[in-house]
Amino acid sequence: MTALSEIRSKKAELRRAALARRGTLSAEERIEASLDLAGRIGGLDIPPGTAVSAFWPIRDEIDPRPAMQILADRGHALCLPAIVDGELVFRRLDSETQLVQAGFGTVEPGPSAPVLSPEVMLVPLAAFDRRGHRIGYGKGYYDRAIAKLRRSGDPICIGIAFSIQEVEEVPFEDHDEPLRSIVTEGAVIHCPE
Ligand SMILES: Nc1nc2c(c(=O)[nH]1)N(C=O)[C@@H](CNc1ccc(C(=O)N[C@@H](CCC(=O)O)C(=O)O)cc1)CN2
Ligand SMILES: Nc1ncnc2c1ncn2[C@@H]1O[C@H](COP(=O)(O)OP(=O)(O)OP(=O)(O)O)[C@@H](O)[C@H]1O
Repeated sequence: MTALSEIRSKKAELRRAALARRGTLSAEERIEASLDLAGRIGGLDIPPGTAVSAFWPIRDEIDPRPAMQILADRGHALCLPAIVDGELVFRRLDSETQLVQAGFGTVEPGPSAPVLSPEVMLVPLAAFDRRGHRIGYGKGYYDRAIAKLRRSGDPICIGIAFSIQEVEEVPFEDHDEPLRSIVTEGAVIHCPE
């Protein structure tokens, strides 16, 4: 096996195992955790007035919506990812936004929603480690979107997940975009720069 294919298969195995652990949580545990997560996100020092990207949960992901409500109540503009020509763009989410079905069971704001550049990103993930390295669903959408936003700014990337998704070490590749912090139902983890 080459070094690269070894990293790939290690990531695939960590992804599979973390998603399987996530799948053992009951609906009640997921709701409780999502409310605790919201409390922790509400306690972060998010710069006032910044646009924040979040995500609309699929499968058994942690539900960021209680946290999103807190941020919206504080005046943050919210946006959600939409896939356009194989890339993520972030479209505004407010009470008027029409959500449309997208691939992979996701929904996204339709094309009439304005595009925003998030300054703070709540990033979904399958597995994470304490250094801020993450594994997503393996398509590289977030890594590419974060890399693009970094060319014109310095987005604050906050991974959000259940604590059960933590692993000892995520193998790191050059294209992986590290997180500044990770928030779970149980902790705020500050990652080394
Ligand atoms: N809630 C949520 N929304 C999100 C993400 C996420 O992780 N969570 N994304 C994070 O990136 C983006 C969507 N990511 C995707 C990741 C993989 C595939 C994918 O594997 N598609 C397969 C079909 C798989 C299936 O339907 O089971 C394919 O294209 O062949 C599609 C979208 C944007 N929205
Ligand atoms: N900045 C980038 N430019 C070009 N290709 C990239 C970039 N980032 C990731 N990729 C490609 O995306 C693919 C998936 O990468 P990886 O396995 O790290 O995804 P992931 O972290 O699970 O996904 P995501 O970032 O969507 O959550 C890889 O083949 C990688 O080469």
